[in-house]
Amino acid sequence: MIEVQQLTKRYGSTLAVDGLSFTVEPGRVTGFLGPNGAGKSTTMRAMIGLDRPTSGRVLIDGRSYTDLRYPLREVGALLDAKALHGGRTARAHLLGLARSNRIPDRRVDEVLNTVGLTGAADRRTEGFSLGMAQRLGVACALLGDPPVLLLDEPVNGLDPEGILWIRGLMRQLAEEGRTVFVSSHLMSEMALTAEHLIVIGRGRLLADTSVEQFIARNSRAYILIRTPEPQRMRDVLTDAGVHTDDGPDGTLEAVGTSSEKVGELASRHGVTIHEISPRTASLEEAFMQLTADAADYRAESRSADHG
Ligand SMILES: Nc1ncnc2c1ncn2[C@@H]1O[C@H](COP(=O)(O)OP(=O)(O)OP(=O)(O)O)[C@@H](O)[C@H]1O
Repeated sequence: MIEVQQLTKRYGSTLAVDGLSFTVEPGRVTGFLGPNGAGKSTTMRAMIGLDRPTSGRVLIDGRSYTDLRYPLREVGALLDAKALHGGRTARAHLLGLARSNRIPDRRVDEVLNTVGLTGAADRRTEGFSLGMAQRLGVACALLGDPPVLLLDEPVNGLDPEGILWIRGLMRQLAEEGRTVFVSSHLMSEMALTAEHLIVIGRGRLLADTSVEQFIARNSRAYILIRTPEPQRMRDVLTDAGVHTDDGPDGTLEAVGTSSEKVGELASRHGVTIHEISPRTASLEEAFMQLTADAADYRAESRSADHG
């Protein structure tokens, strides 16, 4: 379990994280979402002692990271995949980490196999693609067989097969009872992987909810109607007890009905129709809506800083 308690981090005049509190439970994948600059990386760095909080704290299974004797055996983290020593081979890199954390050497081959890098184990990491570096980063995180995993944008740089692989791996790690905390700035990606969501904006908590609840609350289904007679169509629908909203470009959006019913009503009343199609507002749109204020504020304050 990870407990973030009133975490605040200030860099000079920038308040990167602002009194953030939430808990990440074991046994499920928790997605950590927020627009660029929301404070996700800062929060994750604070979790593993790379950033000292200005105030507040983070506990990993009840203890502060700096109190952990063999940290890699407690928390595995993939934060910046490109932060590798280029001169070393993948195997040497993992062996160094294993030995300093009293992890048996045989784990190195196990994790190389898990991430699909056995064939590249003796190559120097400076020649690694971003996708390979990402896989090596995951191998480092898994090395100590830790109960808690932190992954910052793990999908970055992976090809479609790699993306499917990492989604499956995260789910498997959660099923094994581990705490899996993964950041992304894409809601659509998290909807496919995570069970629970923590959403932040401007360093503050915006939502702490199950993915299911987020979808139920935010996915709006409606029938899009394009007609040269919108007012007549609206009256026909209203008389039939169907609620309509105005859509973009003079379209109508009928809620709580079906394409068939809209089509039949239009036909019965002789309304000309150019299009009737069922639509669902995307989760990405819902996420943008939720974080819009935070994103706007950043854009404004940045341009203000620059004069
Ligand atoms: N080392 C640093 N020094 C100064 N400011 C920093 C530093 N690290 C982060 N910041 C600032 O803190 C804020 C939060 O950044 P952070 O990288 O945590 O956000 P993020 O949600 O991870 O964003 P992204 O999705 O772009 O990675 C930003 O305004 C950023 O410019």
